[in-house]
Amino acid sequence: MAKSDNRKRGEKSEPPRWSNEVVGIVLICVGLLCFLSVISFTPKDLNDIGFLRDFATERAVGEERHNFIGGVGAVLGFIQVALFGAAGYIVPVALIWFGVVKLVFDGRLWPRTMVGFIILILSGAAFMHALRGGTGVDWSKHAGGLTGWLLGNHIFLPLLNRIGSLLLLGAAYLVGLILLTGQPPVKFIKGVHALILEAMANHRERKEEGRVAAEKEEIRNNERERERERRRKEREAKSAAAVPTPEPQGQQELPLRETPAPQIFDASQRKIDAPKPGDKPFERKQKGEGHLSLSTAGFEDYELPGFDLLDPDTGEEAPEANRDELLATQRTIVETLRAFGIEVTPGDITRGPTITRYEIYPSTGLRVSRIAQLEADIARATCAERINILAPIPGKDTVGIELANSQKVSVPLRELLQDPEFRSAKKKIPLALGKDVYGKTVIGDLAAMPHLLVAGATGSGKSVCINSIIASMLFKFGPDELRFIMVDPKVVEMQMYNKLPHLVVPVVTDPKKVVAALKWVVNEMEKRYRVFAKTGVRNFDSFNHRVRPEKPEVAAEEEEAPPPWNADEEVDMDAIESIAAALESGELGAEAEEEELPIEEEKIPDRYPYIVVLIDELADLMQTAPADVEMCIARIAQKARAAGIHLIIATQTPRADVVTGIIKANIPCRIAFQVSSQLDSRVILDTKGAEKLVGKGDMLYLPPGSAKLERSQGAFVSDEEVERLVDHCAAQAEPNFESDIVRSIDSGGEDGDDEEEISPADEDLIMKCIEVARQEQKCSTSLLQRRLRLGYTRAARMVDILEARGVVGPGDGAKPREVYLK
Ligand SMILES: Nc1ncnc2c1ncn2[C@@H]1O[C@H](COP(=O)(O)OP(=O)(O)OP(=O)(O)O)[C@@H](O)[C@H]1O
Repeated sequence: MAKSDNRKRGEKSEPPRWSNEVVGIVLICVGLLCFLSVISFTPKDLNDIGFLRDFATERAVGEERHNFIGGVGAVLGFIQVALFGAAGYIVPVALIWFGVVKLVFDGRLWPRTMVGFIILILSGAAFMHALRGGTGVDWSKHAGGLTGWLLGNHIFLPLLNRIGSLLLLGAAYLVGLILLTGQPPVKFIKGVHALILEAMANHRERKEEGRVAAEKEEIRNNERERERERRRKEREAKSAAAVPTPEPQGQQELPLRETPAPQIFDASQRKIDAPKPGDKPFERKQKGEGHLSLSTAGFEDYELPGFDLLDPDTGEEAPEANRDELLATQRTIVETLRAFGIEVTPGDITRGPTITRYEIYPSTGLRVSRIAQLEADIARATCAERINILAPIPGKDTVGIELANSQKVSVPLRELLQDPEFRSAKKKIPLALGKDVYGKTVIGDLAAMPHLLVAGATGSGKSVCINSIIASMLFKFGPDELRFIMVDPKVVEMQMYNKLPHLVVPVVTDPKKVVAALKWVVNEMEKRYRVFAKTGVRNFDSFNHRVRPEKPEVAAEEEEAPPPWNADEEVDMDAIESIAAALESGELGAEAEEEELPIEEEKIPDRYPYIVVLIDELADLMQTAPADVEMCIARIAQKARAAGIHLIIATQTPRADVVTGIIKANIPCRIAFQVSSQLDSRVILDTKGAEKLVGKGDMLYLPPGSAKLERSQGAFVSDEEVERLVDHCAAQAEPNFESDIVRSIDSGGEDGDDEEEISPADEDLIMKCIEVARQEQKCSTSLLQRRLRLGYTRAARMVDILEARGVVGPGDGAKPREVYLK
């Protein structure tokens, strides 16, 4: 019923799938029969077929029938050849193609295909006739058959002659081919060509893989053979040692050892004895010691702190390493790697305070990166909390697998301070940083660094590290030898240091005042350089150790001189006053270029103390005044080393907008504590690794002038120890804050007038000046006068503003100023 309804509406129902398949199979089968018939057709076979005997050619007596399909094949072949000649091959090929279309594709034979087939076969037959020539029907297999004769002889040749017919029929043949296959012949040929090439390439690749696998197998076999041989010789050597046998004559053959026998080191144990009561890491230089007497005069009785201020060793030894446990973990590592087809030989095991390093020797020809790729699998097999793979360990031929210890051992600051390296005179400002995995103390030298960046996530051990660094300095230097400027926008971290006599100004907590403090440091640096130039010395050390000219009258003055730091500052009072005034008016350092600085009038101090600027939490400052802070830090970092000024910057926000490229480029020495991502690690160290640290003092230290990261456990100093230390220092001297500097910094913090005074017209001019400075890469009042046709006063003011904004450097006599903007 439904069927008849459909027909009524003229809708064609889809042929069922099975009918397509049946038709497809039948067509392919008939096509194959026709194909075999035509390819094996010979007129000789027609001798057996009565009604076609006229077309037969002679056959030798007893000659077998040729056609693959027998008599029927002979008839089928004859029909195709007689009708279409050489184009008769097209019939079976087209039938097979139609069958495939029915069976595999959508099952419909498009009119286009049928038209293509007809054009193809007719043009093919006529073409062959035109090619062979002749006026009668040529029944041979290589001609055009009856169709070719009809079309060629009666239509094409009379109309177009031979060449015209061949051209037109050839074109028609190609068109028929396109319609039949739906593919342009060139594309079709290209596709077939590409397929053949791909098949050949695959074949070659398979052959190559087979060869490489065979080579690898051979290498593995050789290695196994060598390993067996080594073990056999070791066994022999052992049994020879156990049962004494007469020594053979001549030289004895030693067992071949490719890798040294593995050893276990326990570097977590403390080896240093408790100090004697009253012992100190450093003794104060004797008072009245030659030319240093002036600056030590006020602190003659200042005593450096002793070990007593630090917690005594509780006697609690770190638990001894469990050999069996370590060996079992090593076996697990080796077996896990072996399960993944990586052959390794076990090496040394070193147990450090926080981590244990298992070394392995990779077999010859093994890419070490393959071991690194199995990090997650080794972590799973060893049930490790965190794992780090050093492939290879820098400077060694082994790969290191570092696993966190279940029981961590802290490294007390006292232990590091007792180390001879800390007391060594080679380190000018020794910093007790920690202890590496081999138990070696890590002692830095701030004078060599000369600036340090400490970064890590919150709770990773940064503050403890900063405390140990400060403590290290307090143990060596009195307030006359080293001064601190502490910047603590978080307010809580550094409050305990407010009593320290070493402070130049109270701990700066207001981010707005930090820029003024940093500018003061820049000025102090510039002032020191001018004094060095005047005294003919090159740096801080040679200045403090220079041979003083004998000046009896000065010596007489010294008798009545106030305490040394004050004396120094009194000497600098003019400069400080100018800084204070400059800070108030927002023109810090502006006078330097235009006026020849009155160095003659500036009294040269006997010696300068080191200045260490500590910034705890750079991120807060970078939020307040990023350009100013960045520029000041860059200026200090670039030039301050020789002036005895050093920077230590800490941050818990290791982002690229906090630790900027400029800051990083100027602070090559870094300490990274645990961070949350590889990205953070790259910001601090320019490489990954810090994300694999285990926290609580586990750190990576990048020493100055080295690309080799040192993993170590940071020194631990408790808040109580720091408090005792600060109390000791504070009890001997009052903090002697320089009121002028404090005032100048305070005014710098509230200062914003300079910006208010600048009108929009001025702002345009400033932009032009910046452009000139950027193009010329130098800046001076006369240059701006010339290039922008300004009067002297206006040009000088512009230079001041550019300096205040950190675009150009301070003035240096008649020389043009340096341009920081590249
Ligand atoms: N070197 C160390 N040895 C042993 N334990 C440590 C060490 N450093 C830090 N710790 C432990 O980690 C805790 C956190 O350390 P710390 O306060 O220094 O972290 P932080 O990075 O400064 O964090 P925040 O930025 O929040 O102040 C400490 O209380 C201490 O218990």
